Amino acid sequence: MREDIEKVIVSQGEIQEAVARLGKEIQTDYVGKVPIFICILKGAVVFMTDLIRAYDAPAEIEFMDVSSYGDAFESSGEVRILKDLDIPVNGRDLIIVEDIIDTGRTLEALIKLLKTRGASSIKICSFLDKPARRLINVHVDYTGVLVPDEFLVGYGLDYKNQYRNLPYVGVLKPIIYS
Ligand SMILES: O=P(O)(O)OC[C@H]1O[C@H](OP(=O)(O)OP(=O)(O)O)[C@H](O)[C@@H]1O
Ligand code: HPA
Ligand SMILES: [Mg+2]
Repeated sequence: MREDIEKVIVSQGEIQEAVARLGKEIQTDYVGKVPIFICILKGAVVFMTDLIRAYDAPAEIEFMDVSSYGDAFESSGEVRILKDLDIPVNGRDLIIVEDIIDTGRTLEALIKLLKTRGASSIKICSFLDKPARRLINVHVDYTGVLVPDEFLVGYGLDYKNQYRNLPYVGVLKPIIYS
């Protein structure tokens, strides 16, 4: 474990289990369809690459960058679209792939936008869910792991754009950000 990490919240083994379960669950729900997995950059990229390989059926992948946080701990309340989808999604089945749902602001904005583009269905798959921080009640269809109200890093989650490459999810030592 890296010296900046105080404790591990989701281990590599638990990640593998959760991803395998989610892949199978989603696969069962999309038989005969070709869903588009939409990865929300950058946080979801690590989970996305594991999830799409745990989904053993035809699918497409797309990327979007929607940011509400910047380099700080707290949500700014604004959601900016930094990179849009490359293709039209009218009539398509979409699965939004997130690393974590916190306040729910990012997702709320995204769902609103994708609905206006005529998707035939929109579901949410988030690796982590931090319900204690929720400000907006968004329905999460597929959840990996429920996590406590702590600032987490690893498996895609960052502090000042670092730590995304940790293969587990952990809590930073307070000395790092104080
Ligand atoms: O539920 P919310 O309060 O909206 O927070 C969750 C969002 O915040 C983080 O992204 P961030 O905007 O920090 O960008 P990043 O993925 O590039 O780190 C995270 O990856 C989610 O997308
Ligand atoms: O706990 C978190 N860590 C990193 N980024 C985040 N974005 C929302 N919650 C978090
Ligand atoms: Mg972030």
